[in-house]
Amino acid sequence: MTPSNAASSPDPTVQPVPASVVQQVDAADSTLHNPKRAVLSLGSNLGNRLETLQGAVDALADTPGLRIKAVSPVYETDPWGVDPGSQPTYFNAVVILKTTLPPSSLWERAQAIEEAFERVRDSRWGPRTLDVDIVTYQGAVSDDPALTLPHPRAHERAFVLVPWHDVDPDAEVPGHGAVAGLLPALAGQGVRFRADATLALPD
Ligand SMILES: Nc1ncnc2c1ncn2[C@@H]1O[C@H](COP(=O)(O)OP(=O)(O)OP(=O)(O)O)[C@@H](O)[C@H]1O
Ligand SMILES: Nc1nc2c(c(=O)[nH]1)N=C(CO)CN2
Repeated sequence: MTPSNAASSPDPTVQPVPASVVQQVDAADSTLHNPKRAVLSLGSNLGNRLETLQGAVDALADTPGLRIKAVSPVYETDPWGVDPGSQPTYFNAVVILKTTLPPSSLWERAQAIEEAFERVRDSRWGPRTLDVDIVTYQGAVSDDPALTLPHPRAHERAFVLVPWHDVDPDAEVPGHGAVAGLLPALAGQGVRFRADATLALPD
């Protein structure tokens, strides 16, 4: 409650807040109330693939400034971009989230989660315990090689688009159009629904 004599005898312990600080606080506050929607792709083809994907979902759910809105079904998928049969099949899924993290921080968090699962980088598209890619971040388009948005190959990958379409049938890949429209061209890629492998969204 404001004392009635506040104007005549201001509280001497209250210091004026510089305008620049007020601006920064207002900006941070509006970000907090304006979370961005991002889509992540999870993949694993070494070790216990389902446990690893669940671990990644749990780690994401534990991230401050991030809320998971949907977790897709799990698909068993043929390795994309390498010789058929040259590495184990993947488990893939997609997570839709809302976050107040900027893209760079979301990417750092994704890297940290990969590292927690002892991801090794041997060769391009080589087998891995865990891969976490940022597929889209709120319609952002960027050609920064460190974080290209949308992910530069997402629109060619059934292992991304099939689970994504399950949890968001109206999804679009910025610059490439509706996921539903991209899917027919990718029909032969070897993506099999695994009814026995489901990911839980932590409370
Ligand atoms: N949208 C993105 N999501 C994740 N990493 C990205 C993205 N755009 C660019 N990168 C960069 O790609 C580099 C290689 O990433 P990574 O090792 O996960 O590739 P990959 O999974 O083998 O292949 P791909 O990029 O085709 O999925 C990373 O160091 C990262 O900086
Ligand atoms: N099926 C499948 N193939 C891939 C995958 C993946 O997650 N699933 N990830 C790759 C590099 O990101 C390369 N190839």
